[in-house]
Amino acid sequence: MGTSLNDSLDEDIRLFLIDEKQLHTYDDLTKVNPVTPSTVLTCLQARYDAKVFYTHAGCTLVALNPFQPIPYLYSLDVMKEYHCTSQPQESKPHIFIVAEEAYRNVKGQLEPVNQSLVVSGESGAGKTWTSRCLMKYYATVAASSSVVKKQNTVERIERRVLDSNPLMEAFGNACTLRNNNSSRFGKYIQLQLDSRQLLVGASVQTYLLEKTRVVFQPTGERNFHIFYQMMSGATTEQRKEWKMPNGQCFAWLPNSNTHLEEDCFEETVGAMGHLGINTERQREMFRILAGILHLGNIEFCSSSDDSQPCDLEEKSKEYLQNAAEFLGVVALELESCFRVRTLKAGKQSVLKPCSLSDCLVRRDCLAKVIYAGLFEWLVTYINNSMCAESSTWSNFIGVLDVYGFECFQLNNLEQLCINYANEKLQQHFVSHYLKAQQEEYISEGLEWSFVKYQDNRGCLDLIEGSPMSVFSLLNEESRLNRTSDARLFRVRLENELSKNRSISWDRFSQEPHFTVAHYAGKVNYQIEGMAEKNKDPVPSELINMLHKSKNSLLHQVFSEDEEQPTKGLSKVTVVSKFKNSLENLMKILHSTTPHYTRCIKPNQDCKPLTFKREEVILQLEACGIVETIHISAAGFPVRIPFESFIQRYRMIKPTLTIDSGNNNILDFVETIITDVLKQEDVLHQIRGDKQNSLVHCGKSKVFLTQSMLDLLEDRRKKILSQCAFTIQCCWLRYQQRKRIIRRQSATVIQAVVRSWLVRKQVHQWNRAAAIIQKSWRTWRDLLASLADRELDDAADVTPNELPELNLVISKQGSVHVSSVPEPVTEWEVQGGDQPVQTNWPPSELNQRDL
Ligand SMILES: Nc1ncnc2c1ncn2[C@@H]1O[C@H](COP(=O)(O)OP(=O)(O)OP(=O)(O)O)[C@@H](O)[C@H]1O
Repeated sequence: MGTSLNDSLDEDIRLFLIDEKQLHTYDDLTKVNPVTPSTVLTCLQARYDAKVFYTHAGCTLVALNPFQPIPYLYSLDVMKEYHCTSQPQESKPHIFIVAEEAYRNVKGQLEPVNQSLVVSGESGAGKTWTSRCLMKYYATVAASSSVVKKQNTVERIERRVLDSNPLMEAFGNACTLRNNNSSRFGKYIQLQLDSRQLLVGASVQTYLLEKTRVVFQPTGERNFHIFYQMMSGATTEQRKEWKMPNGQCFAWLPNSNTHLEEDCFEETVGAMGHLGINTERQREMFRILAGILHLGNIEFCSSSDDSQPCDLEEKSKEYLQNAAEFLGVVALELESCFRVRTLKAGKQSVLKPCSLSDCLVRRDCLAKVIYAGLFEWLVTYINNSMCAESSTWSNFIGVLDVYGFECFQLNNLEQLCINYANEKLQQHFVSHYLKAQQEEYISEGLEWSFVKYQDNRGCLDLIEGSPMSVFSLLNEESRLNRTSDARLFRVRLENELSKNRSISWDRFSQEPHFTVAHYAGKVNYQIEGMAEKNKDPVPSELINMLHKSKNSLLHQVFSEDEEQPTKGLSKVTVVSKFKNSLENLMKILHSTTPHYTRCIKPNQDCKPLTFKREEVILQLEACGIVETIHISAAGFPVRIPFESFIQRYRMIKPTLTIDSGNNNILDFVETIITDVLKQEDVLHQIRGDKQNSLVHCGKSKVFLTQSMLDLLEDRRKKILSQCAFTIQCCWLRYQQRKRIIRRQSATVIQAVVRSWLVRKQVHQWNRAAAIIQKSWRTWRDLLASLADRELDDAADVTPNELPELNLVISKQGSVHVSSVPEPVTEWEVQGGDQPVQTNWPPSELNQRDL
């Protein structure tokens, strides 16, 4: 996502720029700060979690699909509220704001008066839902002011406009893996308003019906709803008439046991009635559809002899009869159309048997051409029924519901056309968005232009440009009177288009293909079958047979075709036809005021209220929201209110004084910016006016480029780290001083304690010595007295009879002398210290000295 915006912003600056807790309150994605895919995504997620499904993105409305009914969001009262508010832009984002703004623009008659509401998004994102909401809004609002006299007409028209939806959905929608009610065509509906802005009519233009679905349904998907409606909703008589007994299997009706709410036959028949399709016409329509289903059950078996046509399988004969009956053609002719081809050689015709696969291709081709013809007839009918006379309406509001960007594993002509349409719309969108951005800058007094912004012109040149482009080469290839060779065509594409940087090839790939770098991502297109699809050939035998159909509707459908130059038509390729219709559409869009709504599918499983970031971001890219972010990034993506700017960056010039005057603030901002540029040594590179390319002071905000924000933040970080360094130094010094003082104090305390201990010790020793001396003297005196007594009494006393003295010195230094057997415990000293006990005289002393 090559963006210059810094997605990995520091936590700190992110917190400064965005208040994540308040993200769900941001009504406009362009107001998140800075505008990066990641912040935009976080904002959308926060809103979705808070059950807020609409958000502005500048001039675009982003609609998140809730995948569950939210009735209060679309009630009549809500419509009224948005219609009656004096400032719709100030109400909460809603699809009704878009509708109301467009309506007011028509009322205001400001050029361009006509409006286009472009609804886009991937399959299942909610485009059809949104288009229906818009139509309901106008059907209500445009009628609400209608005068009583006209009420009937207006009501009738509204009813028809609304009824056209279920009818077209029955024939043009199908259940796919991505959406149970997927539109298999694009449409542009014009709601016609008279001079009083009342809805007086409507017309619809359709694009690229996926007619292949009639004969081929991808695994797990279904055919168009109308077939299933017939199967499940028809009366017994109808089923009998269509030869559809209960339990009947049709090869082209897979998954017919799955019943959807879309299988509402009655509603479809009711809508036909309201639109004026009478019962006879309805009967013919259903017979044609039944005929198609019976065609699908026709099978052939290959012939052993190549010169002979393939045979019908036995069980298919009945289906062929039925199909012929319903389509109003002769069964034999139908069979021969499938099995034999007529080759024209000058005025002569040669019959050639078809191979088995050719028979099936012809069968499928007939079904497709009939269904496409019937759909086209239906659209024309609806138009005739709804369209007002050109003199009665003066303005219109168009609703465009187109396929979103597609990128599958295998992509072919259909995806190329769809993605080409999306490129065209993107180009239109970008030019419109740039204009809106430019206007916003101007309103803030910012003189800056997006001239340097690169749009998707290169990619469009590649696809549709002249003289050489994918389309022109494809048309050339399709017109050749031979089957296209995919490998040769790839070489031709490479030779002619390799200068364009939007195309590339994987030379190691087995399958011939080319890769286009679309604005929404790269897509690989397989070349095999592309030229054939572009030709879309219909064997002339089939058309001739249909011209003669007894089914008057089918006859009408193909005779209308006859009125056009059929020969020329067959030469008009799919891409040429599509390009033409798209160019017409673009002309209309360019002449109107566009309003964009981007529908987003928050998860692929259609689960209610589940937001998958990785899936949403891909869609934001595909629908151009990321592109708008890139455009913003090409301008001034960071917008900071003056007060916040001052608060955050004041430290760069702390000596500056600010008062509330605006000029003073501007001077302040300028001084800071110049200082930063000077300090960062970039001022010499950015002189004079160029400084304005980095920053601009609006009326209330400072507009910055990402690089200027980075410079400011770098400077701020440097200042902060300088401050941190100073603080660290002071702290270290303080710590060191404290340590020294502590050490000195400890030394003093230690000295005092030590001297006290020594003094205490000496004192104890002195006391002990005195006691010992005293005891010694007592003992000596005792001995002396004993000796005297011995001498006196001449008694026979042995030294062993001398009394034994017990000497105890406690750890505290107290000494006690006693004669044994006096108990020692008496001498234990308080505090629990064990007294040191010894006998006196010591044994050695006893032996040596006594
Ligand atoms: N605003 C909404 N509120 C409730 N449900 C919605 C809303 N928008 C869409 N849905 C649901 O999502 C489903 C798919 O929407 P929708 O058919 O409009 O998609 P889509 O974009 O038209 O798809 P596709 O391109 O396949 O036609 C709807 O059937 C509906 O159930």
